[in-house]
Amino acid sequence: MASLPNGAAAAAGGPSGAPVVDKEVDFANYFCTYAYLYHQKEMLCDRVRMDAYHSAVFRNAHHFRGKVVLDVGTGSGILAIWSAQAGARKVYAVEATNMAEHARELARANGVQDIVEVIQGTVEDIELPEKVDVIISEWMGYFLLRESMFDSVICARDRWLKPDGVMYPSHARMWLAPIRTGLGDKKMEDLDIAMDDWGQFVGETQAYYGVNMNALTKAYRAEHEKYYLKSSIWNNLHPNQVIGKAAVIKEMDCLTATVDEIREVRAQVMLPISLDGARLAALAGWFDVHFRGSKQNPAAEEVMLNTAPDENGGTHWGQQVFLLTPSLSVSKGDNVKVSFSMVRSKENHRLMDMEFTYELHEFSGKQHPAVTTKMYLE
Ligand SMILES: C[S@@+](CC[C@H](N)C(=O)[O-])C[C@H]1O[C@@H](n2cnc3c(N)ncnc32)[C@H](O)[C@@H]1O
Repeated sequence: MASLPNGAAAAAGGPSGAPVVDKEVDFANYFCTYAYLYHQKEMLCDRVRMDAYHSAVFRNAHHFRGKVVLDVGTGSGILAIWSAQAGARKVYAVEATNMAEHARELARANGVQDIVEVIQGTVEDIELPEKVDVIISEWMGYFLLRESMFDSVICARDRWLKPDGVMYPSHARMWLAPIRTGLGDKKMEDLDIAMDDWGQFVGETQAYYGVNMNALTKAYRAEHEKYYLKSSIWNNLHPNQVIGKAAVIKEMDCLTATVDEIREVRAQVMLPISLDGARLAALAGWFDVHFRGSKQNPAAEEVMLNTAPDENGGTHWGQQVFLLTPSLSVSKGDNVKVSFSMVRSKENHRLMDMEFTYELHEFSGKQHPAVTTKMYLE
């Protein structure tokens, strides 16, 4: 899962408050990039991702041998082909975009065309002739839930998974951690440059064309503050940028999770600081997913796909950096209390609006006033 173009895809007004998604707009904004091989290749080149799914399937081949598998969003077909190679009797590989044709070709070229049946369509709309033993999918977006593709996996599970079926991955968690970073200073500089440029534009427009554009300066600044300071920043952080203990803000069992449960995520955590004389400049968010099988049908070997900061490199998901303005001077023993909420953007249900309230509790007992800031995951 990778970049997602921004754009309107949802309008308010569906049952239970859920927005009605305009399928054509959603296709134009979301699915279209997945039809390109360059985009699939980005995911296929992510070694952490690939190794995790490969190990999960082949070290747990007993889940696949002789079984029926549904691959939700097969893309190039990689997970479907692995499922077949691990011994599946039948794999339904569902893909919304024309990438389905490439997946079909790849299955044929790898000699599994009699097992892998590629079906082009959205998993919400397609029909299968039978229930399945395993659902495999790589549905995770930035900070786990961006793209809202897990909704489609839940739909597939509720329609097609046998009662004793297994989900790949089976569990997921979202993490939040206090970090130090110079990214905020860089973004501040970029904002200043943009505003200087605007100032020059205002002057020139007045001088040459006799219209004073200054009435729009506030709106221009707000637009740019949102872009530079309030939009989360993709980054592969070094672990030494994490200056305290990370906390889990959401845990999901993929076998039982519901769309209602992920439409809105709320958490309150205390983040203990472990470094003296540090500047808490941002919070970082990431996720991990686990392949544990199910209670009735456990994995022979559990596998984890982790997107936490890693000194040996990272994943294409990286971490999301949420700048804190103002930043805070912190020391070992301090605690930062964070209240977090994340809801889907009203304009596009695949993007997220967030609110952070952070409050420094010094080791000495001194408590600083809470600061609330909105952030956007776009
Ligand atoms: C992150 S990619 C993963 C591709 C491939 N499974 C892999 O692991 O390399 C997700 C894929 O799911 C497809 N997809 C997303 N939502 C879907 C839906 N509701 N029905 C069918 N395909 C979907 C996208 O077009 C995209 O190709």
